[in-house]
Amino acid sequence: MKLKFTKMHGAGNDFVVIDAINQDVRFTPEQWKQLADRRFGVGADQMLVVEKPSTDGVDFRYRIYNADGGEVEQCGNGARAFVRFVTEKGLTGKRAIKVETMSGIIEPRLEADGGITVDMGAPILEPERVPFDASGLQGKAEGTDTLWPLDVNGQTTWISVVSMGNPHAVQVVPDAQSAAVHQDGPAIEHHPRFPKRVNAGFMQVVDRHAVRLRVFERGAGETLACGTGACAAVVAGIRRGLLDSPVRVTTLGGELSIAWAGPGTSVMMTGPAVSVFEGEIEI
Ligand SMILES: N[C@H](CCC[C@H](N)C(=O)O)C(=O)O
Repeated sequence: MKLKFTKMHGAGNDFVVIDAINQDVRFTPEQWKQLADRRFGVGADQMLVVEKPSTDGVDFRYRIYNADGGEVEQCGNGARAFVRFVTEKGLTGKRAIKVETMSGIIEPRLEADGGITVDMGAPILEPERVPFDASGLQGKAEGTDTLWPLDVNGQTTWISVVSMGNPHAVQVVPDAQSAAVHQDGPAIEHHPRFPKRVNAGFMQVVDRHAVRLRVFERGAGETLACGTGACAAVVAGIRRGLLDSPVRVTTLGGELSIAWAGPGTSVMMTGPAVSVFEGEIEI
């Protein structure tokens, strides 16, 4: 089929965005992987697929596929690109949009100044729901968080575990730029204590309201930014007593602003979303 798409990014985390309301989109994991391929396809970290909702009172459903072809629960930068897409395409006249994802309903909002804020819902903090297998491990309390000792390439790495609908393992590093993202990221992503694999965050605390963050993403490798990763890192930093809301998150691809008022409340994320080009591809 000839597939129409829009290439977009949120702070450098790049996407192929597809209107599946006006196109019949049913691809295999291999086809999603081909679309994401930066040589044989369009190239992207994730594919975002906009559909009619299956729930009353919701405006859209949107599905997320990683570059490895697997469908996943949530994408923070993708939620902002989704809002930019549906408003630019005239698929809605609303500025506050309720969208259904595999992990629940989120509420992105197009601000008057063109920025986009997303209510990402409340973080999931129980290890078994991340999911993370903590059996046999002796965690250590820091603030209201529990750090877990993970054996990563023969070294013990102390991590926080948080779910934003998708799983995150966050560690604090002295310097994000020199962090062992490419050596340790894959070992953490595929660690057996994460039955659904995991996104691995490397956070440098700059001050109580600013961090630098790199993320080795599940199913995509290191991306220039990870929205849910920024949310998870800020939640972990606040719980560890290292950060105060709001927090400016500087990523390789741009800045995100994350606010969180504590357990049971939503994480609010604000950041950019840019359309780069329109295209068609035979797939
Ligand atoms: N790699 C993630 C999905 C994309 C998340 C990221 N691009 C974001 O902006 O949140 C996962 O497998 O859970």
